[in-house]
Amino acid sequence: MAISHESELIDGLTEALAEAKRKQHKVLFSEVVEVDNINPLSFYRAGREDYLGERFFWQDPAKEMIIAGLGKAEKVQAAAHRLRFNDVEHSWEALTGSAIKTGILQKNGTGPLLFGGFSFDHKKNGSSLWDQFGDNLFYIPTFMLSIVNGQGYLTTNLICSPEDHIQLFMKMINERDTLLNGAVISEPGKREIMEQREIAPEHWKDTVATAIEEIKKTDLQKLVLAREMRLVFKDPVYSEQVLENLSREQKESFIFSLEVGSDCFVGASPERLIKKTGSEMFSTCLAGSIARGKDKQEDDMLGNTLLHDQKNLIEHQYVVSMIEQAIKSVCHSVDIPRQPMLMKNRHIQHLYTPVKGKCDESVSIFHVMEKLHPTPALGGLPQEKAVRRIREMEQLERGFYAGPIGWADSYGNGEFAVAIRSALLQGKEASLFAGCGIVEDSTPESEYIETSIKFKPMLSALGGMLHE
Ligand SMILES: C=C(O[C@@H]1C=C(C(=O)O)C=C[C@H]1O)C(=O)O
Ligand SMILES: [Mg+2]
Repeated sequence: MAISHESELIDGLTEALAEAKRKQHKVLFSEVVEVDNINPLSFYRAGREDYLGERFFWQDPAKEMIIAGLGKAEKVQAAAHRLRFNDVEHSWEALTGSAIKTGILQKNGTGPLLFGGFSFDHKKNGSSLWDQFGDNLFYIPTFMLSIVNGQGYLTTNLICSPEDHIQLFMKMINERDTLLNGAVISEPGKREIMEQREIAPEHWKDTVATAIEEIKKTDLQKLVLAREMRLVFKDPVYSEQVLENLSREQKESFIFSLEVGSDCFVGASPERLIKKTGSEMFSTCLAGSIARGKDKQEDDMLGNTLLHDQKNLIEHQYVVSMIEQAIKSVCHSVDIPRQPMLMKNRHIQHLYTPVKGKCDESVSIFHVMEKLHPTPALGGLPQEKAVRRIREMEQLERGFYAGPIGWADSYGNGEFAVAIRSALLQGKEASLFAGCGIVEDSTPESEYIETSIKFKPMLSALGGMLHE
């Protein structure tokens, strides 16, 4: 299946090459065509042989946007400092400002697109677990399949340098056709777990007790503390298999993966940080948790308990106040319900307040992210103090866990989730992360149980043991 309109493609590429030569600078070329009947996970899987270590996947809960990216036309990475959101945005603007685009234009989530994430804390250093990721990392994929409200689009992105020649790119276009014609990829065998281990649970409970004392005695109001679980498998884990399981089991969540070399960060987060479509903006306040019931009656009872539980309502309200303030500072109108509702996921239920706003189209999603991250759902309150105390007290290396992960297109649209319910896959090993909001009325034991529930989505997708 040769899908490209050859002449349009060649014209566009020729223009991009000429522009690169004229400017003596690289120029991004991007072509978008409509495609039908390509399953995004099959596309992702088909890229295993040739693009392993440079793939990503994204799916929102409503499946309005599913994106699978293969290969790396370009990488964007900012230095680890306070201005990292701004720096990524500027690199992105420099690339898209001079980009040459052909085919279908102006379609949300197609054409030049940046996918990646930011670590939780740019000041935390010395992380060996996450060294392949750095502080932040974004790809502009070479080949990308976007399913936008059910319609498929294939984007091809290429960076043209002044010294490049058109032949170089025609070879890649042939590779794309091979990929679309269905590279045959072997199915991985059944996963066997050799070891499942919680990291220092007793020490973590002691840290929670210390945090509770500090909250009682100082101006610290909320602190989110996370812990880690490690799995060891008989054979290396394939991210496509994990994505398939997550996609089947966590229908209410954002499913994502980001491969970097031999590592892959993967997860199913129920929490949107920010979505921007034109002048519409959306965010989510999610904090306060309880288990699902065995049957409808118990489930309703637990949900009702959560809706009226003072400890959880306070934990939630901190998040609402902060997000409301941040969104109001960039929007001219904001809509936030006064009472939280329930969000029910397969293994857990949460207090949930959706946030909607209207903003100028020109508002940058990176700017809003900088205002929001980290919300008190993942950091605490007051924000700066909480992040510092997490840096000092937590044993694990959060890396990209609890940071923003998602995409931004060249038209100013994008969506980022908070990368929770996630795991870092490293060959035959996986590190899982789960945290919870500590407030004055927390107890170490109940927070321990809450984090145990939060491991379940990833444990289930990885074939681990779900302790009841
Ligand atoms: C920190 C996590 O989840 C966050 C903490 C919650 C809580 O403490 O109630 C609920 C949702 C998330 O905002 C996690 O899943 O790791
Ligand atoms: Mg909680």
